Amino acid sequence: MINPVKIIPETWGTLGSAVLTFIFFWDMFRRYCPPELRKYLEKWSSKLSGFLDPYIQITIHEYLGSHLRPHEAYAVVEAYLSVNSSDDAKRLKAEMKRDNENKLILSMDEYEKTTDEFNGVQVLWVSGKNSTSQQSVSLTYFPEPERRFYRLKFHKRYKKMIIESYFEHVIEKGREIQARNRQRKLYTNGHSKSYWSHIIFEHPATFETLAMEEEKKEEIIEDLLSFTKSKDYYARIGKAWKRGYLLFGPPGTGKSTMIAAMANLLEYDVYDLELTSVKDNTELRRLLTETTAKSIIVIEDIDCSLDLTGQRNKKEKSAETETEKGDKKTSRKEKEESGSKVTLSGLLNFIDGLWSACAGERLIVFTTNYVDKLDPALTRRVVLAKNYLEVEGHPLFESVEKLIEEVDITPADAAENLMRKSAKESPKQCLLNLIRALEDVKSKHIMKCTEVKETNNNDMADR
Ligand SMILES: Nc1ncnc2c1ncn2[C@@H]1O[C@H](COP(=O)(O)OP(=O)(O)OP(=O)(O)O)[C@@H](O)[C@H]1O
Ligand SMILES: [Mg+2]
Repeated sequence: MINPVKIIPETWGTLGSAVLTFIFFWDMFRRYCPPELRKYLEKWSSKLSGFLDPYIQITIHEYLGSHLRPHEAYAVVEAYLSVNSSDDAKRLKAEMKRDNENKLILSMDEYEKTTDEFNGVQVLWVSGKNSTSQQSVSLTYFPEPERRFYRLKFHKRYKKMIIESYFEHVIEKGREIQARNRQRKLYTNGHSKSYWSHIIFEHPATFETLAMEEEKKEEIIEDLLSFTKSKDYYARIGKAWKRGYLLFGPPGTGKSTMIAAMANLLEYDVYDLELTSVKDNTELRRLLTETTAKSIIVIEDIDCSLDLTGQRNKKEKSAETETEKGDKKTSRKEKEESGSKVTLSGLLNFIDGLWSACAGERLIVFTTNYVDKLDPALTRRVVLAKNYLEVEGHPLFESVEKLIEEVDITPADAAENLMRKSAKESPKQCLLNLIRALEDVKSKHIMKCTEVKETNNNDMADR
């Protein structure tokens, strides 16, 4: 049996002086040894400490670099831990976020720690702050803010999993929590403004309070929810993550109320795009690119805002001829953009092209009182093909028209299938996509009819 070593007072003294001597010589060595040797030794000492301490630490700072640029990752982690740490950590702090003045958000206080579990692996989160250096001489009277940080500690065995999967999970959940905590906004470009201004969006409408056919309501809710969950699906098929709706009906039938209910259901911001305030195509492009992800872009009364009859092109053409006569130097681009308003095909092309470049999900909702007025542009699907694909006549139009007679497909769904996934995709390919979608709807409809028939037959037989 090994006898435990007794540390008697004399041993303490010897040990103490040995440690001091070691520190002294180590310090001397660090100061005066050649840099190459020092680098070499430091490399080995860090390898040794890595061997002795199998834990990895990753720090997420509140600010990036020496600039006081807030680090987005810090805010995301803070949001994630505000939900995932509250049961564990004892000291929490409550803050009122600027974009949500009605709610206190809880997060871990400084120097608090909490554990989290992911795929059966435990990790430790620690919060801390770097106090500002006392010695630093400031030429201004503005004290440097304290730099807070979160530090994640985990066993090196899980490094790959943590970096590849856990961070993704933290960011996704953190963003969801941020979205829930933030107050939603209603943006508008009305009153001839060339920029978005916003107010807090607080509309009481929900799908529960909306009076409409229960079945239709369920269908819309399901469609919206499945849209929000289909990020991977849209990425896989190479389409921008977006969805279009056309709401039509007489005044006061709840179109605007439904948009509010949609925004409340999905917790999205709303951009009320007033097309009559948009000066030209360039401004439209800018306004659309400024919209954020998780938003609904609303274009109300589309029949009043746009010339949907196709006359616009003719008008533009004659204007162009006039201009050409007057001033041959005017470039084509200038002429194109000199149009004071936008055409439907221009708008749809913008949306298609721009959204492919904009990350995140967006819904676009058009409303109108007179669906008949939209006939040439939105409800006759082949015209949609003209708008989207810039083709006038195509051998496939006949098949499309025949299928459309047989099945019930919304213009928005037709448009969705007609949109080019990339500039390389040919009109033929897009039309084939639409035909495939129509055939899908048709076979589903046939299956449903057969099921109903069978149920009826069974009922009859029972009787
Ligand atoms: N289906 C509905 N369910 C619940 N409330 C409704 C419905 N339709 C209308 N309302 C109520 O009627 C009012 C007007 O509705 P809303 O503004 O949504 O109509 P709208 O279709 O957008 O009309 P407009 O074409 O004039 O813009 C709202 O206050 C709303 O609460
Ligand atoms: Mg309305």
